[in-house]
Amino acid sequence: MIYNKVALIGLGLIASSIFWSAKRGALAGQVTGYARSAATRDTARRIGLCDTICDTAAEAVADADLVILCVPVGAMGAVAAEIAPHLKPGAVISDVGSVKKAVIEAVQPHIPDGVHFIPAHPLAGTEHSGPKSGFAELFDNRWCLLVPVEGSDAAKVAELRAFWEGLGSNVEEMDAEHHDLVLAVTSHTPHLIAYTMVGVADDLRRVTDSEVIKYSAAGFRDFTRIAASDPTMWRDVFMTNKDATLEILGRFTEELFALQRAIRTGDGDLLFDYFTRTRAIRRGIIDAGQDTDAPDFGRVAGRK
Ligand SMILES: NC(=O)c1ccc[n+]([C@@H]2O[C@H](COP(=O)([O-])OP(=O)(O)OC[C@H]3O[C@@H](n4cnc5c(N)ncnc54)[C@H](O)[C@@H]3O)[C@@H](O)[C@H]2O)c1
Ligand SMILES: O=C(O)C(=O)C[C@]1(C(=O)O)C=C[C@@H](O)C=C1
Repeated sequence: MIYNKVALIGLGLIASSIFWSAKRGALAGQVTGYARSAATRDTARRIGLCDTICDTAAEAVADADLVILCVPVGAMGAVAAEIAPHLKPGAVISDVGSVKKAVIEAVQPHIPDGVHFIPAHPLAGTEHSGPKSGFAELFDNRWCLLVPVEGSDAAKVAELRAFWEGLGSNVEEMDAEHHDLVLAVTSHTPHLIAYTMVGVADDLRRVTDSEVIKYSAAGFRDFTRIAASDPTMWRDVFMTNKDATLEILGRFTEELFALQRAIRTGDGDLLFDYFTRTRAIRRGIIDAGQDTDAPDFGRVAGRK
């Protein structure tokens, strides 16, 4: 056991997966949970999610050694303000938000003296959401990035690392700005591209009489899975990781125009070389023994 009491605020995919995985690894003596809506709390109680589901966030975090904020990025600040007066001295407060700089800016001002704020981000998820969508294996062999803030207590960071390792993750530390750039490349922009492609297909459906959906091939189906992800979560990601996603989208658009030009001018060699390079990247990821969507930190960092 790593923590006596863990409190999960926001009971969706990530919180429910943390609970089932923490149970599996016997990482916490007790896990409490709180969700804003009574319907979610009722569902959680019915399916046995958490040892205790509380009707207020204050009750859930009372005496907790670790509090994890599992709400959409845009809600982190308000939730932190609500629970701050009820945190016990020495407790760790963490989060699982997909963006780090904005979450730190929103949460840190509310952290009382003597409480340790250690942001985190598990690089694992699905297109499903809500309390019934979680499962114990979600974090197995996936990265979890810890983003300690200035002056973070090393012993508390080590404890949180052990917790995520207990959940099955491989843990790395990273600073917030770099995190947001890396994730803009590996997760945020790809989601925006998937949303766009499915939107284009939906527009086309009207002129192709449903054939786009009926005959959708594997590539498009992969896009539709990603584009089925939670609208609130992804709206908040783009509203809060603006600079990095706009930077990567700019590069994406440049490359897209180059490929478009190659198609128009019949430059098959350019297309062949490009696709050969991208195939090697995919193979590199597989050979490294990581899951297919694990980011390549070095490449992004070194890119001019
Ligand atoms: N889904 C993924 O693939 C994934 C992966 C890694 C990290 N994350 C991050 O984890 C967090 C939770 O994502 P999820 O997939 O578990 O979402 P989810 O939609 O499954 O669950 C979110 C929970 O937060 C609650 N909530 C929403 N708005 C709230 C508010 N204003 N105040 C209080 N509670 C509120 C919802 O009722 C729900 O219980 C997000 O910050 C997201 O960026 C998601
Ligand atoms: O596999 C998926 O469905 C996901 O989108 C998971 C995914 C990702 O892009 O890899 C999405 C958002 C996160 O913050 C972390 C992981």
